[in-house]
Amino acid sequence: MPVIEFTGVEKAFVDHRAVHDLTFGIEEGELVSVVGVTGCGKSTTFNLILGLFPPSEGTVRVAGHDPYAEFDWFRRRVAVVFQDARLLPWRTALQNVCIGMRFAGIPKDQWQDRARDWLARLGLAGRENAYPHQLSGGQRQRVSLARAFSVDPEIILCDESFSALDEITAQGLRREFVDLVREGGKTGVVITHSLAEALTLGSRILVLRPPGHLADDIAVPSDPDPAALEALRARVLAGMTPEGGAE
Ligand SMILES: Nc1ncnc2c1ncn2[C@@H]1O[C@H](COP(=O)(O)OP(=O)(O)OP(=O)(O)O)[C@@H](O)[C@H]1O
Repeated sequence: MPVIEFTGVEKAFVDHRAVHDLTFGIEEGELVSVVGVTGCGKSTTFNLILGLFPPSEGTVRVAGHDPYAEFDWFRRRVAVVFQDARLLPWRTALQNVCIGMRFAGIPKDQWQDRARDWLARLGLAGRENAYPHQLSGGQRQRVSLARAFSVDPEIILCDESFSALDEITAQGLRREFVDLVREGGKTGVVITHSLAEALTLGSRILVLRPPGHLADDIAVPSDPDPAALEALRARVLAGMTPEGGAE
């Protein structure tokens, strides 16, 4: 059974349809990119996975549960990393990581050790007591990743998490993220505007087309040669544009 499953999902806001007849499944342990033009419904899809609101029609299931109706059940199971690190400026790196565990309901006596461990794994040993303004953008995003991984979620959602960083920093962090997801046996779903990121990050690309409809579902081979990569790129772009795609 897929760990994330959308069946005939519709989501309307007042008179605006953000997601339309969206059906897909993501298996446990998959690392999937979600691409599509701005406003095509990517964040709405994420918010449905997070249970922030219910679908207007259809069903959303995460690990067999309804994320909206059983919101509390999900607190520890799904973590999100956003484009900006969203750290509390008056808290240290260590405290910011601990806050995630507090909201996830992890026993307090575990916070410090787990936070130190994850900060170290993300290359921030020795910077535990730094405040966000004392860290670079890349380091702040590392804290944000440590906060997400420290609750040991089953699913990690990334919403443009690497796009505010320079390409070199983003590449390094992306690689580390992929390793951590795979080592931990987690399921990862990553919204990205970068085709290069989508083509190198995971094993599958979901292409959304407005209004929130699945235009294509593309398997990415592990080590595509340049010609295959170019063909994949063209296919993703075709899926994103209204007149093209493999629907
Ligand atoms: N709470 C809301 N109320 C009304 N309309 C909304 C709401 N949230 C999203 N929308 C609309 O739904 C559509 C899809 O928005 P969404 O944020 O999911 O797109 P997106 O693909 O994530 O866009 P971007 O790539 O620019 O972040 C847009 O037209 C947006 O204006």
